[in-house]
Amino acid sequence: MKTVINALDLSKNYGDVKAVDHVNLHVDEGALFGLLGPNGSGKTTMIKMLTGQTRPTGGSASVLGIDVTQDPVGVRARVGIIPEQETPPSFLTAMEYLEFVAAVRKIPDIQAKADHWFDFLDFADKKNVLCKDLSRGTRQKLMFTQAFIHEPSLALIDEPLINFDPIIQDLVKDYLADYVKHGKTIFISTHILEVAEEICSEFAILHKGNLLHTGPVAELTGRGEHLPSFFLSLVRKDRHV
Ligand SMILES: Nc1ncnc2c1ncn2[C@@H]1O[C@H](COP(=O)(O)OP(=O)(O)OP(=O)(O)O)[C@@H](O)[C@H]1O
Repeated sequence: MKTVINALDLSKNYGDVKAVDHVNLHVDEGALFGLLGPNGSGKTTMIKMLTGQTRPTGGSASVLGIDVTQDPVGVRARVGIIPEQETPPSFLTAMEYLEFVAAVRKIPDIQAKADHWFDFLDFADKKNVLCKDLSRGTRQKLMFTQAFIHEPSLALIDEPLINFDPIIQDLVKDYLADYVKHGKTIFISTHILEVAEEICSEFAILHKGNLLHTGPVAELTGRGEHLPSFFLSLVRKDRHV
């Protein structure tokens, strides 16, 4: 099995804060990998390092075989990314933003592809509306679209379901689960443990920048445990160490 993400002793310090502390993490092709952890545990920092948005202060990581420190632009060109709390540019319409992304990523047939996504996520009536006038959920639909419209072999998403209504959440969950069946890989961070248990094949738990656990979800559920209770007991125990 091909490794698509390989982090070795990966670390990021912000001054005295060890946001990510010597993390070793491997993600195989075809995984739907969930990174879980309490607030401030380092999930967003991990995603930022893996997508070349912030430089590690120690260790190394390769994504799709590309070193994230040596070629961050190359990594970003190859993957789909939805950063945490990111919104599209206020001064472009939804369609203009997708045209902009298509120009940067050299995506052909953008009109037809965009129309497919406008229909799929049910926001065709908003395609000519300025992004500043879109609701938060619709902006997230647009961010989701820009990450997947070129069908990247790897997508990294910070909180994929945030701001979506229950109907779109359901649609997106199914989409993600289906996406990895075709040999592609998804790396998500989430606080919604029930969803992680439902759709992820593998998961890791970060706490205070340290990796407390990594392994297949099926290993846990196979012995009758559930991810939410496993997460809570592990993190609570670690808080008292
Ligand atoms: N740019 C920054 N400058 C200084 N400290 C930062 C910066 N970004 C993150 N941190 C710190 O690094 C630690 C990890 O933050 P990070 O955002 O990665 O956590 P997280 O797990 O994504 O949290 P949440 O679940 O709350 O979004 C926190 O202590 C945070 O305050």
